[in-house]
Amino acid sequence: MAGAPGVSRIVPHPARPHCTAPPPPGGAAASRYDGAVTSALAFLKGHGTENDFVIVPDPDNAVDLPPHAVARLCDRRAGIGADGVLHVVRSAAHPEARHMADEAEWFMDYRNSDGSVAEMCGNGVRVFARYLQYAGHVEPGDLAVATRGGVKQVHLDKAGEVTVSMGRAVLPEAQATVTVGDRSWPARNVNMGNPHAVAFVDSLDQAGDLLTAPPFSPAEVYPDGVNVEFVVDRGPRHVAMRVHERGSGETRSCGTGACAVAVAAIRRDGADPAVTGEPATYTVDLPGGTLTITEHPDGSVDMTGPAVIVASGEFDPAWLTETAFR
Ligand SMILES: N[C@@H](CCC[C@H](N)C(=O)O)C(=O)O
Repeated sequence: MAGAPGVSRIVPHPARPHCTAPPPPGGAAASRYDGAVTSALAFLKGHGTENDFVIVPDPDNAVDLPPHAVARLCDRRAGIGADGVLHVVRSAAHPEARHMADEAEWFMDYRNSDGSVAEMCGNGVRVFARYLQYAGHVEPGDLAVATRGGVKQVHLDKAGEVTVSMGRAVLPEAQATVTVGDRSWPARNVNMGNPHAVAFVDSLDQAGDLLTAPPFSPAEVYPDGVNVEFVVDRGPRHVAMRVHERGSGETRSCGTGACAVAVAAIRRDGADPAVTGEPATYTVDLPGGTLTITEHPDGSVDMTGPAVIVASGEFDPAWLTETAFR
């Protein structure tokens, strides 16, 4: 953040009956989504199949989020704790999203927990859409969300499931080998807007502790790093996976990863919808829940799963200026 002054320009979330955060100095009436100004910076916490996020509502793009501040917010001991940050900005107010403003009012400025920027976050888009509904910006139904990976169409259903049209998977020719300990596997290269290496293994235990990124070679295949998925079969069109995410480590779910895994499994199983003319739907189990992935004959991929807002509150201004943004 550009020092403490940025904090005073944040539009906070509304005072909700279950929100225990103290009212901002301007009084409760100032703490509303409708654009009132407060000296406190609001946040929410949400997750999609336990891929969790700190949500920072910032419609006017008044908050600068340097990598070390993101890392501090995501720190599970010294911060709020999360796999990443969803910075919620109006597309028209963000230089990377202005060109999408006619199609999508809101831009998901996603950051990994180490502060790095990623093109796309599948679980993040679902949680982002759920937040927009929670904040009263949208009703259940269809909406568009701008991301670094382009505009994504999202459907919020009333039961809590969210479907995202993730676009087409790209399957580059270049492949890599992923290694854990003394075992190596060929990994399918699938790009869902962000890069994935999908390895089919015999047991998810073979992924090891995933405390560090599994090495892959040749390194040139993924010059910007990669998310690595380990996959086993659970039944017909049903797989389970673990993931080591670029910039976040092992997470309990990865939406783009689940899409990459489903597409790799569809190709492996000879069920490519472009060839069969039939959509292919796969169930993907992750440590944090289950996602349903459908690839259509035109190559587009849909992902459906839950998205939950867990809490809302306000950062302590002193912590923000003295610790998070120091
Ligand atoms: N958890 C996300 C993916 C987040 C980005 C990824 N770590 C990257 O750097 O590409 C998802 O649900 O897709």
